[in-house]
Amino acid sequence: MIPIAGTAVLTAAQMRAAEEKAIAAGTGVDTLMQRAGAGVADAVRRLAGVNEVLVLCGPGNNGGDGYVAAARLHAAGPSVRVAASAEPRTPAAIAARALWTGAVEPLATAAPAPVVVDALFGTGLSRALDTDVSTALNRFVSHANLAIAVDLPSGIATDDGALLGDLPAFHVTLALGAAKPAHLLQPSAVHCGAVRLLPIGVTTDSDVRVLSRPDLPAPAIDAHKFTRGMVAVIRGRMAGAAQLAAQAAMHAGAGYVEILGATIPGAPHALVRRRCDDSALADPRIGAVLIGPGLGRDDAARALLDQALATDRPLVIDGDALHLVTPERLHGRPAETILTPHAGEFAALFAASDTDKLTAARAAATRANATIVFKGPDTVIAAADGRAVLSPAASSWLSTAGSGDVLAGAIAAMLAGGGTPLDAAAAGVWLHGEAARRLGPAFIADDLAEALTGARA
Ligand SMILES: NC(=O)C1=CN([C@@H]2O[C@H](COP(=O)(O)OP(=O)(O)OC[C@H]3O[C@@H](n4cnc5c(N)ncnc54)[C@H](OP(=O)(O)O)[C@@H]3O)[C@@H](O)[C@H]2O)[C@@H](O)CC1
Ligand SMILES: [K+]
Repeated sequence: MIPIAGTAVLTAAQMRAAEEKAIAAGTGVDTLMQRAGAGVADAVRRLAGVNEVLVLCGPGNNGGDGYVAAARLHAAGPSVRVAASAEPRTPAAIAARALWTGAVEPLATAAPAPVVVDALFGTGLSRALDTDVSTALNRFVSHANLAIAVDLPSGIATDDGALLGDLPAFHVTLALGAAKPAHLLQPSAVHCGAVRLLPIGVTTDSDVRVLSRPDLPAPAIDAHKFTRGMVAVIRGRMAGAAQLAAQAAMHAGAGYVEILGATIPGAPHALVRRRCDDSALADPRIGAVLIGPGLGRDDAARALLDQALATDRPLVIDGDALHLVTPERLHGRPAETILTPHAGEFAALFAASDTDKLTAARAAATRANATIVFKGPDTVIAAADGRAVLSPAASSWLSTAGSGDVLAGAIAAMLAGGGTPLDAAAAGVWLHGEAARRLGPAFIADDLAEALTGARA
């Protein structure tokens, strides 16, 4: 049972392909199911202690995992009961069912237990849950002190995170072999609770991974302020937003941060002020230009955006600027571009899409030839080459004014510090979430910017 941070994220089809590769290489599906069931039993035993466990088994291989786990739990000591929604249908699940020598109770009438293990449906869910199944599932979970889902909570669509039924929320989800998009995307992620990975010896390759703590070493012994990263923040109509982003860049570790345009009283002495003109933007020492926080959407804002797009420096585009730019204008840029839209800005920039957030972000990144940070409770970071990083939900207290400005500043600092735009964006998202976690409830964006220093520690 290991954390999912940094691990590969596989769709249902990719997981099946990985399983088939393992089978072709000589590891049978029964062996994989034994590994999965043993891992589940071990995790449940550790989490459940001496409490009675009720294992719910479905007709497919997810149910097969449940029977294996129940048999192993029984052998290890805890009191275990099994309830099933249907007879097992796959050969592996039928073989696993034979391992369980106790009674199999009907789902509708089984009594609840303090610990419930949901092995009804996993990656093979193909349609909405029947009402009697979802009613029973809700009844068991509401009576349990601990609800554990095997692979996925039953009723969740593996690839897009949609809810195919009225689902309860689980405390723990044990992802088998690899994390799936539904463990990270909303609305499903919130139903998974804490997600832990149970490796089952299947090789899992993917262009998509889970966000993890970035490697952010202290500056080299011979570092100076410009080698640590220089960030230029373009000030627009609302100076406070640009200043907040600039302060975030400083606290995230940039060595030199300048604001292009006037500062406002109270700006840190370390924040350098410069006129915003072409020569300032052509400074070869600049590692990242940031435009958007508090920019406005008037003609003056458009003129500033034109200047920013013309620079050959790496560029972060946030906030108002996302309403003024088009994906096509970014294509010919001579340097990297990172866009940081929330859902509204994403829709304005790329038009509404009915695909899931991961697919939409990847398509947008390719279309704009840029790295996209599609923000929200399930932030998706996508690069133009198809790679993507999924962020587990960060603090909901990040829903505060200026939070996005701080994130943009943190990402600009990471971009200026070197590394690929995907890694820089991921590092910024991680720092932002970690700063929020450290602050606890009801912080303001100014606190968040300062807390980036501690988050780096
Ligand atoms: N990948 C790996 O490496 C390994 C995977 N393993 C495990 O296998 C799981 C995937 O197994 P799986 O493919 O058998 O699918 P699963 O989720 O058990 O359900 C399919 C069954 O449910 C049925 N059904 C579907 N929706 C329904 C609904 N709404 N209401 C009612 N019925 C519904 C569906 O019927 P059908 O759609 O065919 O009519 C079919 O009979 C995976 O999550 C993991 O736990 C490990 O054992 C080993 C290694
Ligand atoms: K399940």
